[in-house]
Parts: sequence; C-alpha cells; structure tokens
Amino acid sequence: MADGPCEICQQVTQGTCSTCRQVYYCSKEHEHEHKEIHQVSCNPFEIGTSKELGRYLLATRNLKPSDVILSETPLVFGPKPQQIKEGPFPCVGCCRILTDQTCERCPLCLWPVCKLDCPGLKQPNIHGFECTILRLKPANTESKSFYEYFRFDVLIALRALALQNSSLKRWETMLALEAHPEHRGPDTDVYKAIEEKIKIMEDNYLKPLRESEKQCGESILKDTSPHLIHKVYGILDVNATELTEEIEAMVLYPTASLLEHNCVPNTMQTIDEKENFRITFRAALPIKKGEHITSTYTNILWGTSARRDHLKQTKYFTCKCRRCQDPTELGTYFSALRCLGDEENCPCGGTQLPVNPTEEDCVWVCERCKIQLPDKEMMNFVNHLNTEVDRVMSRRSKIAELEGVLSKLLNFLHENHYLNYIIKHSLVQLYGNEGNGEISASLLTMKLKMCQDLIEITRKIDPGNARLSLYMGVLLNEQFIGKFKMITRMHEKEKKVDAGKLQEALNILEENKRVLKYEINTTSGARLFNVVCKNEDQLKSWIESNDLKAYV
Ligand SMILES: C[S@@+](CC[C@H](N)C(=O)[O-])C[C@H]1O[C@@H](n2cnc3c(N)ncnc32)[C@H](O)[C@@H]1O
Repeated sequence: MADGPCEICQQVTQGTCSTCRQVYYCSKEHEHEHKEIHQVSCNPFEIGTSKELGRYLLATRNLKPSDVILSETPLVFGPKPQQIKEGPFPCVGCCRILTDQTCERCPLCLWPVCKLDCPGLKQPNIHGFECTILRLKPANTESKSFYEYFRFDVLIALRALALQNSSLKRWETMLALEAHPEHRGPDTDVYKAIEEKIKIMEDNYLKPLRESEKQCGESILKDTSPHLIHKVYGILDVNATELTEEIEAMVLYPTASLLEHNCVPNTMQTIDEKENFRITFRAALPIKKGEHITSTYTNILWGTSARRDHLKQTKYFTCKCRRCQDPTELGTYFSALRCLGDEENCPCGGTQLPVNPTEEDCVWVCERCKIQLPDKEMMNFVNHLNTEVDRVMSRRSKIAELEGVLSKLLNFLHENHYLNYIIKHSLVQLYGNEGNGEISASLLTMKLKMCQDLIEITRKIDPGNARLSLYMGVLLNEQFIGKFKMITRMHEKEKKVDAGKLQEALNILEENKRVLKYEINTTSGARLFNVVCKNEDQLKSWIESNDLKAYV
C-alpha cells in the first residue's frame, strides 16, 4: 500500500492495521485507540501455519452466512498457462473467447484482440507491459501457424515476471506462494512442458528483449532465469483461480491463494469482471471464531476418488475432509456402486462402498454380501461409464437417449451416484419441455420426485450453496414449474386450490432468489434469476386473476 493518513491524527504514514493492512495508523497507540470502531470492518481472519497445510486462514470472530471475509484485486490476470492447439483463443486484452482468426489485432504487437479499444490493452498489468516485449518478434515467425506463433500460454508468465519491475511488494507476495517444486522435478511431465514454454519464451521474446535492453541501456525484466520461470508456473498451477464463462483466464490473488481446500467449503466466491476481476469471499455457512476458512479447488460434483486424484495431481495433497473420509459422502452415496459380484458370486443387490476412501488403493466392500473389489478395478469401470456420460452430455441429447443411458447406469451405480446426478439434472429440465410441452400427470410426478431427490443431495454436499448455487437454482426452478403446473391443473379440473401447495410454490421462489443472490453478476446466473422473477410474476398474476389472494 502507498502512504495514507492515520485514522486518528491524519498524519501521512506507511503504517497500517496489523490485521487487514487496509487502514493507516501512524503508531500502535493510534491503532489501539481506533480498535473498537475499526473491528467492525477489519478483516475477520488471521493467517495460521501448520506443517500439513502450510499457511491457511482462520476466523478471528464468529461469522454468519453472507458476511464478507475478504475482497481483493488480482496480482496477475492472463490467458491460461495450457497451450492452445486449436479452437477458440483469448483476446490478449480481456481474455474474452474469440473464434475468428481474422479478428482485430493490437495495433502495436499485432496479437489478436476482441476490439481495438479493449480496456486491457493499455493496462500495464495486463497487456500494456507485455506488448512492448511481444513487439520484438523474431524475423522468421511468419512461417508459423496461428497457434504456433500465438503462444497464449506464455503470456501469463510474462505478466507475472513483470511484477518484479512494477511492484516489489506484490512480486514478493507472489514469490511467497506455494509452488511445490518437490513435485515438479526434471523427471515429471509438467517440468518437460514448462521447459518447452521456456524455450518459446527465450527464442521469441527474452533473447530479443536482452538485445533491446543492451541497445537502450535499460533493464526491462531483471530476472528471467529458467529456475524462476519454473517457480512462476508452479505458483500459477497451485494457486490461480480459473475463469471459464465467456472469459477463459487464470487469475492469481494474494490472500485468497491462502485459503485451504475443503470438499464442503464454508465460503462462496464472486468475481466482478467490471471491477478488475475483484474477488470477494463471503461466509456460506456459519463460521465460528478459530475455525479454518475454506474454499474448494476441485469439482464438488465429482465423487471422492475423482476429487482425490484431481487434487493429488494438480495440488499435490490428499484431502482428509469429513466428506472425503466418509464412505457414504455425508449420506449421499454419491460414489456408491451397486454390488458387482465377482467370479464366484453373483451381484447381490447390495451397495458397494470404499472402506478408506482417502487411500489410493482402498478396497470396496459390498455392505450386504461383503465381497471385496480393488479401487483400481472400480475406478476403471466408473471411468468407462463416465466416458459414455460425457459423450451424451456433450451434445444436445433428447429425453429418450438420456433415459437410455440412465437405465444402463442404474444397473451398476447407486441411484444417487454422481454420474446419475448429472443425467437426472438434465432430464428434469427436459421433462415438460420436449415436444408440445404438455407433460402427463405421471411424468410430472416423476419430474417432481427427481427434483426433490437431487435437491436433497445438493443440500448435503453443498449445504451453504457455496459452489452449486446455479445447479440448485435450476432444480428449484424446475420444482417450482412442476408444482405450479399441478396447482393450475387441479384448479382447472376441480375448481379448488390447496393453500399449502400454493404457499410451498411461493416459498420455492423465495428460496431460489436467496440461492441466486450472488450469481446475478454471471451471465447464466442473471438469466436464471430473470426466469425466477418472471415465474413469480406469473404465479402472482394467476393468483390475482383467479381471486385467490385469500389463500396466501
Ligand atoms: C493454494 S495453496 C494454499 C496456501 C498454501 N498453504 C501456502 O502456504 O501458500 C494450496 C496448497 O496448500 C496446501 N493445502 C491446501 N488445502 C489443503 C488441505 N485440505 N490438506 C492438505 N494440504 C492443503 C497444499 O500444499 C496445496 O498445494
């Protein structure tokens, strides 16, 4: 932080609040004097350290859902560090996804942009600085293909390296983040992939940069050693947050990077694109003073084995949270299989669960007949089914096709298995929307039962709507549509209304508005929120036009 006026005496000082570092105090005495007023807005966390976790955040006061925990702008923002070989590519100004290779170009370095006045082009921490380096392209590059020439995956490393010149404090903050070099040594694939990026950077940009530095006698980037570039990519891989909707980018935050992982996170995050990708973490669940504040680094709609492998491969640890340790995943049976039997025994109809799910080679035991199968065998089988699910989900499959896959999956997987969850989540949106939109009474009952089952699972794996608010929003919306349809049908047929059911429908709408409250800044969140509001208008005008106000 630059200098600022002390909250008590207004004397300009560099001293800041020892907890949040956001407010200025010229002395410990003045910090103490202001404590009672400032503690209301001061960061509600401190940084702890442990051998197992490294640094982590813990609450310094009790927090209730929606309380803001931290809000900050990025250290580094840029295209993802994975090489793009075909398909969509990012604008170098804002990382918005582009598909047309004949798009506009930055007038100075000629890299692809969404529009000539893209705001990121001039910002020094986005394209502004790197543009001076990209302009120094070597002569023979014209012969290369689009994706060979435009190596978007090296831009974020250049932007990170630029911090050493623009802000020493931010540079040091970044270098203090975990990079896990012990897991990224010369014999690993990730090391080899980064060596290739280093070669590209060296040949295309760093060599010409050093020539240019020699000519002008000015140092533009101080340290560009391969060792440092490996560390930068390690920091990005372990800590950065991925943006995926319309904008494909990686964003590295200074304090948010310290949040520890939990598969049942107690915080939710929002990222505000309009405010320089500011990230805000709020409590999703009540957090008691002294409790760890957690986020999630993986997809909580995956089963334990898939989450465990993903975390191990990308973040280099094994999660031991309560969901990971519980074979039933909080009573959801989200990874459970039906008994598969073995060479000697036929499937008995029981449920097969992992005994120690956090262990890589754990055994799976049938609760009923006790036959055991190794983890590897179970996972190969689930991966095989997963490929089939990915295939139907990647295209606009119709009800019949999804139901076909679901009925096959139900032979092998528990009805609540995460692959079944994905298929059912699509089905509930299609029931009543395919064909002429008229839904039979039996299908309507089935749709509502499926919605209720999925809502219950979602509440268990994400009790604070920390990550699944959009999934939950869709389910509540479909549940509302189904219930409203039942109410209107009953009214048309029997000229009567069940007041309890009417109130239930209104409650679902209210709950959905709460669930989607922090999603409205995203395109899909805003769209769904609008649908919920329109449904509410429709229900209210139906109540009014049928003179049913007395029922609610
Ligand atoms: C994004 S960083 C978090 C900050 C890091 N602890 C530090 O000191 O810089 C992610 C790393 O923290 C550690 N970590 C985070 N959550 C963990 C957990 N639940 N169990 C074990 N290690 C964890 C792992 O080393 C992981 O690679």
